[in-house]
Amino acid sequence: MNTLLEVEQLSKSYFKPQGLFGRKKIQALQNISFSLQSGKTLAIVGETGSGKSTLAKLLVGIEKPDSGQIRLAGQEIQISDYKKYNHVIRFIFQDASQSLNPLQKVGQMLEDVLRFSTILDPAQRQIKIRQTLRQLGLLDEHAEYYPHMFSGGQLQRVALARALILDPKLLILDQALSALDPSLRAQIVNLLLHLQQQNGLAYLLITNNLQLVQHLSDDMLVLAQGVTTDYGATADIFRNPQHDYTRKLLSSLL
Ligand SMILES: Nc1ncnc2c1ncn2[C@@H]1O[C@H](COP(=O)(O)OP(=O)(O)OP(=O)(O)O)[C@@H](O)[C@H]1O
Repeated sequence: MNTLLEVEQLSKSYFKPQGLFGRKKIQALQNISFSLQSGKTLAIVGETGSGKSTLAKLLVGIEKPDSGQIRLAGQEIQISDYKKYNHVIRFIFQDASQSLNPLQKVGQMLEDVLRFSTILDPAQRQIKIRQTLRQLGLLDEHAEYYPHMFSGGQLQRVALARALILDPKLLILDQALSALDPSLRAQIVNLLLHLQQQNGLAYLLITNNLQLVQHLSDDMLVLAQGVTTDYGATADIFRNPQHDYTRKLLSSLL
């Protein structure tokens, strides 16, 4: 099994204005370490403000860590060079419909991703767009649709298409399934599992939906105020959480 992602001692703080001239340091993440193998799923769980989204932002290069290392397939990531590794790590945030340009047809949106990040010619790009739409259970003609013409579940598939069209190795799902109703969520979960089996995709699943965590993840990492309280096999942590915080979190979310 290949180690795809290794995160070592990652820390990030923010400063919030306080009073007239003061500022307060917020340690959003402190010395976080974990690894993720190809074809596996790691869930990141923690109550609101625990640092989950900060971690996702560091991994995709939206924010820079204060210290620590992120290695992809053994190579340290240079955060400044996002384009170089956006083939490998892609992400989907909470509300798919918000992240799509309402004035752009889906085909054009996918075309832009390919033009920006690949050397495919226009004909090859069209083939890749059709292939990706079909892989996600969408139709060729959906390339001509605007976002408002899709249902919620289809929109999530479109967001997945945009994330997967570059054939990444790792997909970060930041609360990406929480806006869906349970039956749509089940459909997307099955699709994610299918894609993982087919392509060996790894997922970093940021969620507080413990059913999803149990169903999808091999390992889990629990965050409390930026610090890891538990990290290991999901089944082991559910059975025997090491920290009180994890125990309380699990019982409050179940
Ligand atoms: N840009 C920022 N400036 C200042 N503080 C920030 C910023 N982004 C996050 N924080 C703070 O860092 C801490 C971690 O925030 P983060 O959004 O990572 O938590 P979270 O676990 O994702 O929360 P939620 O589940 O509510 O999305 C919080 O205290 C938050 O207020």
